[in-house]
Parts: sequence; C-alpha cells; structure tokens
Amino acid sequence: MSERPRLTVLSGPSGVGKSTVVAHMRKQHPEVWLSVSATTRKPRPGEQHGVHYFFVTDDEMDKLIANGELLEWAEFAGNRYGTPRAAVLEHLEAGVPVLLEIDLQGARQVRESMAEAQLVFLAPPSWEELVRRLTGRGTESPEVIERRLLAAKTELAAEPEFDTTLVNTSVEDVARELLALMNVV
Ligand SMILES: Nc1nc2c(ncn2[C@@H]2O[C@H](COP(=O)(O)OP(=O)(O)O)[C@@H](O)[C@H]2O)c(=O)[nH]1
Ligand SMILES: Nc1ncnc2c1ncn2[C@@H]1O[C@H](COP(=O)(O)OP(=O)(O)O)[C@@H](O)[C@H]1O
Repeated sequence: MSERPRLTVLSGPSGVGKSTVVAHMRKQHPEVWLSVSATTRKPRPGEQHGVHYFFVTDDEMDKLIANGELLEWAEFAGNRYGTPRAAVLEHLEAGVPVLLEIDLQGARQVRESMAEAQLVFLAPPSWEELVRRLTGRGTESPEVIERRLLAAKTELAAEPEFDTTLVNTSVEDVARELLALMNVV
C-alpha cells in the first residue's frame, strides 16, 4: 500500500513563474494533482472555469467560507482566493501527490492546519527579472501590476518561513527539483 503523500504548497510572488513551472511539471507527470482554487477574480483570456480556477461571485465565495468548505482562503491584490478542502483530502487519502499553488497568507494557514505539509518558495533570480516577467506577461493593467509588486515585497521577505527555496532561473530545472521534493520521479 502506498504511503499517504505529503501535501506540497508552492508560493512565490506574482509573476515569478509558478503557473509556468506547474504546467511544465504536469505535462510530464500528470499524476500530480493540482488543486483548483475558487476565486472572485475575473478570468483572463484563455482561462477556463474548473480548469484554472472556479470563478465565483462574491456571494458564492461568502458561502464557501461560511460553510467551512475551504481549507484556507485569502484576499490578494483585491480579490479573494481559496482552496476547496474536500478534493485535497480525497486525493491525499487515495495516495495521490497534491500540489497547492497559493499565496503567502494561504501557505501560513496550511502550515497551521496541516503540520505535515511542505512549503516551497519560488524565488525570482532578481527583483528586476520579477518586474520584467510580471510586466512582460501582459495580462494586467499598470495599476494591478503596481499592486502585485507591492505584495511581492512582503512575499519575498517571508522566504525564511518556507522549508525550501527554489530559484526560477530555468523552468525545466525547477520543475525537476519540485518533482523530487514531492517524491515523484
Ligand atoms: N491563499 C490562496 N492563494 C491563492 C489561491 N489560488 C491562487 N492563489 C494565489 O493568488 C495570487 C494571485 O493569483 P492570480 O490572480 O492567478 O495571479 P498570478 O499568480 O500572478 O498568475 C497568487 O499568489 C496565487 O498563488 C488559493 O486558493 N488560496
Ligand atoms: N524561468 C523563466 N525564465 C523566463 N521567463 C519565465 C520563466 N518562468 C516563467 N517565465 C515567464 O514569466 C511570466 C510570469 O509567469 P507565470 O507563470 O504567469 O507567473 P505566476 O504564476 O507566478 O504569476 C510569464 O510570461 C512566463 O512565461
């Protein structure tokens, strides 16, 4: 019987490359299960409901929180985001490696409620490179970018709270390192 895998949390500032690394990793190892969060943010072009996020209204988010259906939730740069609890627990019980891609506040809540979780911080090679990536992605307005860069300063300062730091210089290298940390080889 396979041992119950540890829950892995990946956090890091907006634009550092979390989604890119996770997409690369899952192309090669689709057996890693990525939790799909609920969010009140509007979808970006190409984002699909139920695939990238469950896009919900403010009222729906209120209900998810009130009913205790979220493992953790946080407000980030003006929108709320949360991890549906049941699906995470079901996958872990079934022996499936589970990955959460969530912000710092969410990572802290998971650490409190699930002591066995491992927290991985994805860091940019430099501040300049982070600004370049976030701006270059072209999905946010200058105001939203400004807000996210402000949040990034807080996130970068919290790096010592994490179990492991991976620097996203090469997507391939980081994806490999993350798989090794998750015992998926
Ligand atoms: N706490 C928490 N944070 C989340 C969740 N889902 C996504 N996030 C984080 O919310 C932040 C903003 O996500 P998003 O709007 O998709 O922007 P992006 O990460 O820059 O592509 C990122 O730091 C995500 O990791 C969640 O369920 N809970
Ligand atoms: N290692 C890397 N080298 C260069 N560009 C990268 C790297 N990783 C990601 N990017 C680019 O940086 C931008 C932000 O990446 P994204 O995955 O959307 O970040 P996040 O999910 O952390 O907000 C994207 O345009 C992506 O193509």
